[in-house]
Amino acid sequence: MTVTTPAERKHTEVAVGVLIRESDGALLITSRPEGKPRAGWWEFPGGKLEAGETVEQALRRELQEELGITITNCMVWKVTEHAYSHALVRLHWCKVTQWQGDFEMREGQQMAWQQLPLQVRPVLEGSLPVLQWLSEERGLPFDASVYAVPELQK
Ligand SMILES: Nc1nc2c([nH]c(=O)n2[C@H]2C[C@H](O)[C@@H](COP(=O)(O)OP(=O)(O)OP(=O)(O)O)O2)c(=O)[nH]1
Repeated sequence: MTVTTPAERKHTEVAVGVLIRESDGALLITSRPEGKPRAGWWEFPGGKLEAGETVEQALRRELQEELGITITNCMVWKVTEHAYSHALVRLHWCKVTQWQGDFEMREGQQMAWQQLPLQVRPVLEGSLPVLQWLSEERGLPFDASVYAVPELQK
């Protein structure tokens, strides 16, 4: 029998976009479409890297596929990891301040421009460190407990 320890699980590389609206600094948050793990939960838009793609290329493709926009400015910002029961993910966070096109929710998801702390719930646990950094950058307090998820929803 082969036993796989957590250290041996392969990471899934994910490119994630923190879209920041110029006029008021609001953040774009989207809900996860039906059919994905944690459908209906809120996240920053993005998705998995395909073979041979850079983070920027993957994010550009994902945001075109999911939201119908073309990003024109993207800065790789932080890298985090999170272990879910369905996957061990490595999240490559990019700040995006410029894009072209109108938003179209092409996967039936919802979108919301939000200030911190976010008002939408539940939020993916893997995104909480980024909410903390964004809060710190803005001189706002961060309280992870406001995002705590009831046991039934995990
Ligand atoms: N997009 C996104 N993914 C996140 C965030 N936080 C977080 O932990 N994740 C995790 C959840 C998933 O395990 C993984 C993203 O995978 P996904 O299934 O959404 O990617 P995808 O759109 O390429 O999906 P698919 O090809 O399998 O349909 O990253 C976040 O803020 N945004």
